[in-house]
Amino acid sequence: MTQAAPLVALVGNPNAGKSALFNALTGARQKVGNYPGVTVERHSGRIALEDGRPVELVDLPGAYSLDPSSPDERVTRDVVTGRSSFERVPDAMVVVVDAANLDNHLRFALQLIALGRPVVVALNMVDLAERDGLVLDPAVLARELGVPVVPTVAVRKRGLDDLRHQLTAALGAAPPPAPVQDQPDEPLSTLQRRARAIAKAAIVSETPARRWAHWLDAVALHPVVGPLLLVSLLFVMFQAVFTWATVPADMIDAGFKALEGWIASHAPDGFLRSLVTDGLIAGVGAVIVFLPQILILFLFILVLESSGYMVRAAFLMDRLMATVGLSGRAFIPLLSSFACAVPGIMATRTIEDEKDRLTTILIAPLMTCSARWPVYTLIIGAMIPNTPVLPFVRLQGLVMFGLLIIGIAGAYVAALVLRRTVTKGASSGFMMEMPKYQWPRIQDIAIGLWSRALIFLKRAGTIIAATTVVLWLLLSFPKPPEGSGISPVDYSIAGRIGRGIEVVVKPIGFNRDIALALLPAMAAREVAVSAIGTVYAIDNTDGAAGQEALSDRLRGRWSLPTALAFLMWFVFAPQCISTIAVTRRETNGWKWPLFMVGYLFAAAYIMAGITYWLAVAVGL
Ligand SMILES: Nc1nc2c(ncn2[C@@H]2O[C@H](COP(=O)(O)OP(=O)(O)OP(=O)(O)O)[C@@H](O)[C@H]2O)c(=O)[nH]1
Ligand SMILES: [Mg+2]
Repeated sequence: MTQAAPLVALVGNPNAGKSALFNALTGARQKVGNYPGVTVERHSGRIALEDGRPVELVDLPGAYSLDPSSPDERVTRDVVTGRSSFERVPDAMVVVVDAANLDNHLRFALQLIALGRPVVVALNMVDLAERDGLVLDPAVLARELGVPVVPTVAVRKRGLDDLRHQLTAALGAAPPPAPVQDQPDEPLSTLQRRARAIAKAAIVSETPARRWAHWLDAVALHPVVGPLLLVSLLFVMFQAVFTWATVPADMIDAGFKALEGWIASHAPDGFLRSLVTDGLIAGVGAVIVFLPQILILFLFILVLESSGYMVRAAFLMDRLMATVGLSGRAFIPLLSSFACAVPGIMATRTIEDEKDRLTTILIAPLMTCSARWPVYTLIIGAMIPNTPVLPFVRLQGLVMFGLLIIGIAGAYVAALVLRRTVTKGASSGFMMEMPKYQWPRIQDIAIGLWSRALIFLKRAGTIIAATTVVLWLLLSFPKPPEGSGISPVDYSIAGRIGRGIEVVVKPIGFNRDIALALLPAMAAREVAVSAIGTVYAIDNTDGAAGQEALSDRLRGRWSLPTALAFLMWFVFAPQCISTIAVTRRETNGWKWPLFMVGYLFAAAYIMAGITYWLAVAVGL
């Protein structure tokens, strides 16, 4: 019987550098196959030990632990625990860890060492660790782990001879391969604690910057402090949006008023003047006033993103998302949906599991996108008094924050229900690598803000301007007969359509103005604001009120329960043609976009109704 060459497996977390090490060791002598039954590639190759003996090296898929959450991880688990019917039990393992990310990678390494097979640890990427200001002592690591540790730089082929030397020694002492016993499971938290302690003990020197990063992570990722910090950051963001934006917003508003006044005094009264002042300027102006607020919102998002905090926030949310059967991968698309659901839905392509992905797409419109801001701000600014509630906390900001939370809670409930019904399936876990903390670069932030401003202004200049003009036409014609005393809006085509819609939305407390605004708002949510602006500009029968701000007119006409119901409607209603279109494209058909529109409208109707009746009942 010919003795087969010993089998050595390269194991470790994803991105530890296993494949780089495999390539460095085997060169061109590799074979690529497939593990049977799964689409996981099997890379193997021959290498020679120090004494010339050949061994077969196999590059296993990266895994985070011995609890598999994907077919890749299952292959790795089965091979190293001797459960694979296809692969022999490895005679030895080279456990590859990333030196710059040691505490995370040691967790899996500890599990692998506990299996009791001969192990050599490749402390890889020491070049990157040193660049980051971290020097580790391999000897201390070896003592703590109880196995040889070899520093390597796979991409520069450094440490390979040493690795071969240790492997030869490990294989020489190897007992004959035996099926590996299942270990009593050590809880993840204990493993994590041990990994962290060992990683800490191995540090020779660390720059203050790295120590800072570690300290920051200890706070930002703390199970109690972390979520509190996240909520506080979001809260400050909302308060800032309200307080900082008032001055520039007032200036923009004054600019449009001046323009309107100038046209009114220079152009002859008539069709064209009304189109420009009541239609275009009233409508588009009502939306552009929100540019400062949207830019402040994006300023916060960009800073949090480029500082490296966002992925930490995603990590915190991961646990929460797992409770509704979503993977942590869903967090980034959902987070982008706070700016706009369209890029958010496109970003779901990184989610491999189809059911996970579909659920994420279906709940993405519930994240408070920037198009809702003008609507929220207008209604809140007009109807909610800005009384201080706590030091630094005012009622308006609090209500805004509440709406955002309701959207998230709605998405949470929706995901919970969807995952148990239409998108039923097993959920897959996910872990993320933390990027470095860094100071955001001013240029990057400036460019980011500039491009958002352009997108917003372009929307205002195209979709919003067009729907506003169409609405103006529908609102202006036909004209009521002279001296009939009928309001021109009621007499117009739009007024008649509005009455039809009003029948449907009256039970949830909506008035005629809202009914009129809902139809054009299907194109884009913020059109609701310009639509209301246009309605009031045309309906302005007593000329004296012409210069009155939109918010003052709202205060006169809307009851508080109606305003609250309207806000609630906007949390849920799927009023955005672009989102529906991108959902159709990403799900290859009309089934899911129609489902999404249906369930969101139903939710909007029910939630707005409940809000209205509750508000009336408590006497608001
Ligand atoms: N600077 C540096 N880069 C490295 C080193 N080792 C690997 N890399 C790089 O790190 C990245 C990930 O390496 P891979 O070899 O693909 O990692 P892997 O462990 O095979 O990852 P999975 O197959 O996803 O589990 C690649 O871009 C490598 O070029 C190293 O020692 N130093
Ligand atoms: Mg690889």
